[in-house]
Amino acid sequence: MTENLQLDALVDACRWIGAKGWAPATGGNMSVREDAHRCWLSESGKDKGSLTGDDFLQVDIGTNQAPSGRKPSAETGLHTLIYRLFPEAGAVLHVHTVNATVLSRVEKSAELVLCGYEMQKSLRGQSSHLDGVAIPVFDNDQDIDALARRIEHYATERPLSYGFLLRGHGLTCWGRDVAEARRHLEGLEFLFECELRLRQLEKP
Ligand SMILES: CSC[C@@H](O)[C@@H](O)C(=O)COP(=O)(O)O
Ligand SMILES: [Zn+2]
Repeated sequence: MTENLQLDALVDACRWIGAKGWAPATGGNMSVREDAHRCWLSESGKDKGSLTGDDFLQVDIGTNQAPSGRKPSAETGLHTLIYRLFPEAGAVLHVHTVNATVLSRVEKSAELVLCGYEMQKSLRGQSSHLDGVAIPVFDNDQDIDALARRIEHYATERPLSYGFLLRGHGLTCWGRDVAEARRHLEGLEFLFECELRLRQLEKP
């Protein structure tokens, strides 16, 4: 494997995600972009909290194929979609946090709107708690190609920034590099926990 500092940063991020309990069992998957045509994606079925560089497979962004013949993530098609839609995206993190899993079921509409939180400013380009940040919530699907098509369609009609929720499943988020993807993950996770607690307290 060629030297890839972002892959080293991604391995660190996976350990951090594992320590947080955000990728229980074999849940979650993570990737970094290599260039316009290739990315490095976690191998399917592994414990994502204890990955090494050897557990990442080179994947063609256009075809989802891994030249190694090993099996990349079951959700490869969502990572490659993000790299195709957003040329500036350099890293993608998918986690199964309790807050993302529960809140995505509590929120019945197609978007979760976060508003009133200072921590919205952890998201690139956000400068005020007074703005609304819409995070789409897509119904989960075992057919990843069909799910990717729904997400792609959404992106033609609405701005898609930072990440999306998969209902009852988890969060997929991204950034220009691993550091930014980590910040978006930590920020969104904090905001989801606040929103969930607020909804519980405000329940009539
Ligand atoms: C308990 S793992 C559930 C999987 O189907 C999936 O959602 C996931 O996040 C991990 O799949 P993987 O193929 O290991 O990348
Ligand atoms: Zn998943």
